[in-house]
Amino acid sequence: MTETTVYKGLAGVVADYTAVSKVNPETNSLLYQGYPVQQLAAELNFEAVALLLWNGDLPSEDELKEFVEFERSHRTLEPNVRQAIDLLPTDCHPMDVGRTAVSVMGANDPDSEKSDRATELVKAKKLFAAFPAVVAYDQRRRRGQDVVEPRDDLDYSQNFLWMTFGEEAPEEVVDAFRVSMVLYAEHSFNASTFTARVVTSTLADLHSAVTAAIGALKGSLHGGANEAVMHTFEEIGIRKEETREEAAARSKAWMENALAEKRKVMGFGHRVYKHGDSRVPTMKEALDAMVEHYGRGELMGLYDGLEAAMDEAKGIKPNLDYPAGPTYHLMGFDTEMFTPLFIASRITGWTAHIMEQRANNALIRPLSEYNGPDERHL
Ligand SMILES: CC(=O)SCCNC(=O)CCNC(=O)[C@H](O)C(C)(C)COP(=O)(O)OP(=O)(O)OC[C@H]1O[C@@H](n2cnc3c(N)ncnc32)[C@H](O)[C@@H]1OP(=O)(O)O
Ligand SMILES: O=C([O-])CC(=O)C(=O)O
Repeated sequence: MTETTVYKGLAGVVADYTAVSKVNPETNSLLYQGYPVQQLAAELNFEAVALLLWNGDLPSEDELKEFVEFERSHRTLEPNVRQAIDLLPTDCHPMDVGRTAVSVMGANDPDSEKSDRATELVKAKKLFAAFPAVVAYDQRRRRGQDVVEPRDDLDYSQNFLWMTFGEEAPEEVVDAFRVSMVLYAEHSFNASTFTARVVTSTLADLHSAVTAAIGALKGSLHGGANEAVMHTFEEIGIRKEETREEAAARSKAWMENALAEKRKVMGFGHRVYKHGDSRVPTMKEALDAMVEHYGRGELMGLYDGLEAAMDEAKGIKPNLDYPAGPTYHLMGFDTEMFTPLFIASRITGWTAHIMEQRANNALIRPLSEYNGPDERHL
């Protein structure tokens, strides 16, 4: 009998072609439609990056202007989306809120069952425009604060922070937020994107695919890691009065202990990158800017200590969630809101993949190797 090869976790399996992005662990690079993500993060606003991911090319000035107008006029939540959120407990996980909101938006969409590219692009743009309001609304209701309506004189990132915190964010903060959105937008066949493609492959609608992708993103081995990073910092203890060196010594000791106990420490490691995540240096720069802005050097002590101890013990490097977690913390988001921020960004990549899958579809249905009991009878 020939032995079947089982690719546990589909590790190393190439499941399809994609033109949306290229993750290259050899050169430690990430290209969105051919463009290095670092260049995009340095030069472009998130609105332009979204158009690049969807359309395959950078937008012209007119295309960008038209989309910016569309985005600014679709930022408000439909009444029954707000009502659905209001029905959910304030102590449920915010990812449950995001998942429910997208599901209601799908049910509201009169074109829900239409899947031609032009209609799906409009659905993607509407989700992109409205999802920040879900995060902002949920963050504020958890704090017992009134809703802050969007402002159409602000760009995507400025308005996101405005709706969440009710004040205009300083330029440095807006910029760090924009960079995080660009970096989180797309990463080939990660678990949530693959989930979206599996759902699309059955010919189900775009909102079903995005709702399922949100479910896949929630777990701490994937998007949930940015929240988990902050829980690690909280477990070690954030002490504002500490020096960076003192904090680093404490977190190093914590990591040595965690690894001795064979704990998995979220924010480290990656299925594809084995020598460091291509996005980390750019996100770390944004984090450094926030640390300087808020004068919170001791937080970087915790950061440095964990990173050094993990590297020394296992040679495992941080992934994007590691610098993103403390960045969102410094901006003032509650820890549980971090992964919904990832949704807001990844809606772009997911929907680009949904349209790509739709354009050249084959039902995704792998095989399994049976290892249950031999045939038996009642
Ligand atoms: C944006 C993103 O979604 S990036 C990913 C975010 N996820 C996390 O940060 C979760 C923590 N990291 C992990 O669990 C893993 O590194 C994964 C799931 C991301 C990728 O892992 P895989 O390719 O499946 O490798 P796997 O989990 O088998 O790890 C290989 C080895 O490295 C170890 N390892 C990997 N990551 C970690 C970690 N974060 N902490 C401790 N050990 C780790 C494993 O224990 C394993 O060791 P062993 O061979 O001695 O058993
Ligand atoms: O690619 C992955 O497996 C996870 C990841 O980094 C992402 O989705 O951004």
